[in-house]
Amino acid sequence: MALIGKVAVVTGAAMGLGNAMTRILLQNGAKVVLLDVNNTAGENFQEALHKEYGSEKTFFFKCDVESEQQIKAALKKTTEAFGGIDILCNNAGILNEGEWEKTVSINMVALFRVTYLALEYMNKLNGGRGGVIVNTASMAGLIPLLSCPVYTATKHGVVGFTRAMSLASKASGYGIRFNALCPGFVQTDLFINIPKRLGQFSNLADETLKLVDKFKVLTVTQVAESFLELVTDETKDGEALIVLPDGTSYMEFPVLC
Ligand SMILES: NC(=O)C1=CN([C@@H]2O[C@H](COP(=O)(O)OP(=O)(O)OC[C@H]3O[C@@H](n4cnc5c(N)ncnc54)[C@H](O)[C@@H]3O)[C@@H](O)[C@H]2O)C=CC1
Ligand SMILES: CCCCC/C=C\C=C\C(=O)C/C=C\C/C=C\CCCC(=O)O
Repeated sequence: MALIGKVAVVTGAAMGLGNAMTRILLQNGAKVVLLDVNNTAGENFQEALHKEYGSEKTFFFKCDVESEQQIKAALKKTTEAFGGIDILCNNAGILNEGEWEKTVSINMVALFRVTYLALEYMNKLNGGRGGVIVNTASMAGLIPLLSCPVYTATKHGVVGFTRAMSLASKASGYGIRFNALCPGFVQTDLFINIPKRLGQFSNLADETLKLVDKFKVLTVTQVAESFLELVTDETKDGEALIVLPDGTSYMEFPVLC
């Protein structure tokens, strides 16, 4: 799928992985709508992008993905400004085992809601153009991360939702591919600030650090390059792409029926 002229929406776009996804989409010719709850970081990033790519290619909306009203308003304005939505990147996420209900709310409930609201514009059955939805899961969506049970559960939920939506889309004719991105540890604020967010599992910080030593840490640019494959390769649908510093691979799931 060529990205020239395509319209992408990225949640959690101001920082970290979302920032790198936004950049790689722009570099490949897409227009990008940035959604983020952090107004200062979002406005600063938009200003930088306007200087680099011109003011026609991006705009930023302050949007908390937990707010149905704010998502609806952002998607409506996106469609009014750019004429439709071709690519949705559900990337906003947190890791906070102390505030575990909020972790479930942002990583899973909000991701489901943003997807359903975006389908109203993207689904070919609703007059949309079809396209692709990439959900940022994690290696923790495939293998348990011992110090983060709730985070692990949310990311397993994202992988399951993505795969089921892919099947629903194919069976119903939405014209939308669904893929999950599953990176290991990535050098972002989320990763750096973890030790104080393990809550009752803070005794397992050292065990977690051993995993970090074993798996090593990715840059956001490495992950964005793999993300681009899920967006552009039309053969990828219902996939979970594992991204680690020594390479990428597609998860092989059991086939029972
Ligand atoms: N950093 C890592 O090691 C890994 C991160 N991930 C996932 O990647 C995604 C992005 O994480 P990072 O870039 O690492 O984190 P980050 O903390 O650097 O960036 C997350 C962005 O999401 C925004 N955000 C948070 N809550 C939001 C909300 N309610 N509404 C809208 N925006 C919100 C933040 O303001 C921030 O700009 C998350 O889903 C995370 O679980 C997956 C695997 C590894
Ligand atoms: C063997 C299972 C590994 C599965 C998980 C691998 C990576 C997952 C990364 C994330 O999704 C979230 C990022 C960080 C995880 C949490 C802890 C890192 C601890 C860092 C520290 O204590 O300094």
